[in-house]
Amino acid sequence: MTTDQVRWRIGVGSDNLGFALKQLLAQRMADDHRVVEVVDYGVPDEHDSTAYPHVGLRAAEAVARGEVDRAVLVCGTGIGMSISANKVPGVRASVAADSYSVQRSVLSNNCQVLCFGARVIGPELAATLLDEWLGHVFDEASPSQRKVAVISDYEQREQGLAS
Ligand SMILES: O=C[C@H](O)[C@H](O)COP(=O)(O)O
Repeated sequence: MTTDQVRWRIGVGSDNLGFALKQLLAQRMADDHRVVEVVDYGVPDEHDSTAYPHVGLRAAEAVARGEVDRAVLVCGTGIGMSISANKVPGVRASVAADSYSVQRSVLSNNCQVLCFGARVIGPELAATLLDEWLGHVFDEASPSQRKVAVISDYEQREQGLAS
């Protein structure tokens, strides 16, 4: 399957600071033929004070369970969402504000979660980076796979699933 043929199920989530950007990005994906489903993990409005870890963990768990393929998470800086999502075993999240980092988060690190800082990045740059991100697919046969596997193996050991 080429990257043109991939059809994504994407989770979105934010805290109150990231709400407006989350809504914009969700709308852009709803209009994107590469995205078959957008699942919103909150917050439902800009006045909802749910703290970012609750949303980030909920969305990352959905990725880990395979309910969605990837997730886009937004808070003030993207940092808190990234930290939270990375706590979920099997999930790799990155915060990014440039094209190269977005590309490498997938091609080097096989990240399934992209985080944006609504107080860091402009909405149209975030939308452009999102568009690029949807076109990147990790190559399981690439030399990067064995590096990512070190992280996965560590997680498995920590969970007592491997020796
Ligand atoms: O990483 C955290 C986010 O930027 C969040 O939106 C704001 O968190 P704070 O209220 O603790 O600064």
